[in-house]
Amino acid sequence: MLKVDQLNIRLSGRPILADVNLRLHPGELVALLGPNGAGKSTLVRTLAGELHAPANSIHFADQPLGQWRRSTIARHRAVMPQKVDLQFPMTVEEVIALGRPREKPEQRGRVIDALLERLDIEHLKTRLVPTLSGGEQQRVQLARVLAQVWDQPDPRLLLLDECTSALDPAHQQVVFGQLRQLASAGYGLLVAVHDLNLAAQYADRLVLMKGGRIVADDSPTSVLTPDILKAVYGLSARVTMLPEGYPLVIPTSADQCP
Ligand SMILES: Nc1ncnc2c1ncn2[C@@H]1O[C@H](COP(=O)(O)OP(=O)(O)OP(=O)(O)O)[C@@H](O)[C@H]1O
Repeated sequence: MLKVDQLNIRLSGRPILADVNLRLHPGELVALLGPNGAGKSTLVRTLAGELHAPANSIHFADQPLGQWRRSTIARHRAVMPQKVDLQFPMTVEEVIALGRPREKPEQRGRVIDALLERLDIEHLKTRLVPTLSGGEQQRVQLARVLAQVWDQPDPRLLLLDECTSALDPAHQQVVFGQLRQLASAGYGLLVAVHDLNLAAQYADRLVLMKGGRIVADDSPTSVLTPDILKAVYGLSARVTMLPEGYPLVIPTSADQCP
């Protein structure tokens, strides 16, 4: 569904992404990991079409990304940026409706209600978004992003940049459980996240970045090893295999200068 070949991006004259190669298949949930400044958001923004990529370095559904019409790709690819700061006095349902601007109100209402329930924000439906807590707002923004591709034809790609960073542990589980269900329904998901254990629990594959490069791309068990964590994050950690079948990372200390 998504193919990235030898992607290089420079910003303000600095190389930010170097030789990035990536594949994402329908039905896969891939977590994008790496220390602050590794290049995760830059990669997400490039795949979102926000930053210009060299021709033919990115293909979506076998077509060069630059050749997709904006209005067409909007039904197949939705993006949640790292920072969304909505200050307009709009209600939760109005914000989610932004994801489906050209739909009959009745059908749109059904989609909104389904997403309100799945993200546990039904009780917030008529509240003004700027008055919500950080974690409540994050779930509303995720609902808006999901609304864009909900009930649309395949392929469907979600690019989510730290969509659970403000959530309490229970809501992190709720959201990742929903993302897992979307993967089972055939969506491809690339999710930038800092929480190694959430990634280990829910992702099929972990793509680990450092210094603008992909340094590991494999199963959670293969990527989350003490040696790799030390080399990439400067993090000392114990890693235990859980009976559930995925690793648990227990950080013990960090180098001052990784
Ligand atoms: N417009 C820009 N001009 C110059 N450098 C930039 C620009 N945008 C980002 N960078 C740099 O590119 C590097 C990668 O940034 P990016 O936001 O992609 O990292 P990240 O992995 O998402 O980090 P974090 O985990 O902190 O969100 C950083 O060193 C950042 O300072």
